[in-house]
Amino acid sequence: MMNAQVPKVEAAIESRHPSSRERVLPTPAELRQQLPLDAELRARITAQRQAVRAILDGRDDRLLVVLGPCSIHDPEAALEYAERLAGLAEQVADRVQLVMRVYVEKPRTTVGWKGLAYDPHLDGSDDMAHGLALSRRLMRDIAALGLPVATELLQPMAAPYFEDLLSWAAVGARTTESQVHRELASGLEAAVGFKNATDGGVGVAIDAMHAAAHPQSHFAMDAQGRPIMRETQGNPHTHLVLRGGHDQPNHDTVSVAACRRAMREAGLEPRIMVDCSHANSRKDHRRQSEVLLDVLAQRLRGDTSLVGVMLEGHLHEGRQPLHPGALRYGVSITDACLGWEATDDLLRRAAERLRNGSNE
Ligand SMILES: O=C[C@H](O)[C@H](O)COP(=O)(O)O
Ligand SMILES: C=C(OP(=O)(O)O)C(=O)O
Repeated sequence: MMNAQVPKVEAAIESRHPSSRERVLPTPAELRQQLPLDAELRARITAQRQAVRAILDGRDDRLLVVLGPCSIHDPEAALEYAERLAGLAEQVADRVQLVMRVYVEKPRTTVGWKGLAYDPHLDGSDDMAHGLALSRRLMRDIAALGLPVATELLQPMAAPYFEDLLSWAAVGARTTESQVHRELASGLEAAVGFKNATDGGVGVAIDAMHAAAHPQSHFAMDAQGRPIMRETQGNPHTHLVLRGGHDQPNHDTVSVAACRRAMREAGLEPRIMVDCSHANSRKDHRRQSEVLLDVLAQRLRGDTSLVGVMLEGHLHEGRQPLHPGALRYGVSITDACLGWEATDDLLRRAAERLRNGSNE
C-alpha cells in the first residue's frame, strides 16, 4: 500500500459516550484542499460525465460498461488495473464507453470488511481519515488517466469527500429503498444506477428513479462539515440496474421485457443496465461472460433499452479470504472477479460484435 504518499490528517480522539469511541475526521473541504483538482482535470471529469449522460439520453449508441474490482483494497493494484483499462478503453472506444468501478465502501449482508474508506489497513483499525484520503487520491489518479470513475454511494456523509470525481454512482440493492440515498442521488452531477432489490424486485428501483428525478430538500453536510439543508434540482440521469435476486438471474429477455414494461407504465424512459455479476452470475465470476454476451445478443436484436452492463474484474481471477500479510496481489477480497485476460478478451469480442452488428 502507498500510505507514505498520502497527506496525513490529524485525527483527535474524543470519547463522549461510554459505549462508543469517536475520532474527528477531516472535513470534505480539508481533504479537497489537500488533494485538489486542477482546471484541466475538472474539465476532463465534465467531459467524462457528458459521455456517460449522452449514452443514457440515447444521443450516443455505444455500450456503457462499468467494470473493475468488486472492492478496492490495494490502491497500487487498482491503479495497475486502471492503467490497463485505460489502454483497452482507447481501443474499444468506437463502440464501448468504459467506466471504472472504484468501490471504496461495501455494503455487507451482516458484518465484514466495509471497504478502503473504512479500514484501509485491513486490520480492523478503521483508520477512516486515511481511508478517505487514499480513496480520493486513487479516484483522482484514475480520472486523470482518462477513465470515468464509478462508485457505490453507501454512507451519504462520505459522498462530499469524492463526489466531484464521480461520473457514475450506484445505489446498491440493499439501499435502493432508502429515502436518504434517493435524496443524495437527486443532487448529484454523476449519473446514478439504482439496483433492483436483493429479492429481485424492480419496483423499489423504479420508485427510486422517480424520487431521485424530483427536487428534494434534505439534511446534509456541507464541505466544512456543518449540517445544512440542501435543496436539489433532481437528477435526470438515472437508470435501473438488473442484478438478479436470491440467486435468480434477471437478464433474460422475459425479465428485461417485464422491467421495460414496468418502467414505461411508471412513466419512465426504459434505461437498463445489466450487472453481469451478483445473482445474475449466481456468484460464479466465470458466468459473467455468458451474461454479457446474452445482453449483447438482445441489444443486437434491437433492444435499445439495454444501455449498459456491469462486470466485476480484477488483475487476477477469483477471490481470497482477508488474511492480512498473506494476500495475493491483484485478487479480490470480496466477491470473486474475472481476471484481466478474460476481461480484455470479452470486451474486445463485445466491441467487435457491436461493430459488425452481429452475434458472431
Ligand atoms: O458486492 C459485494 C457483495 O455482494 C456485497 O457487498 C454483500 O456482501 P456480503 O454478502 O459478503 O456481506
Ligand atoms: C454490492 C454490490 O452490488 P449489489 O448492491 O447488487 O449487491 C456491488 O456491485 O458491489
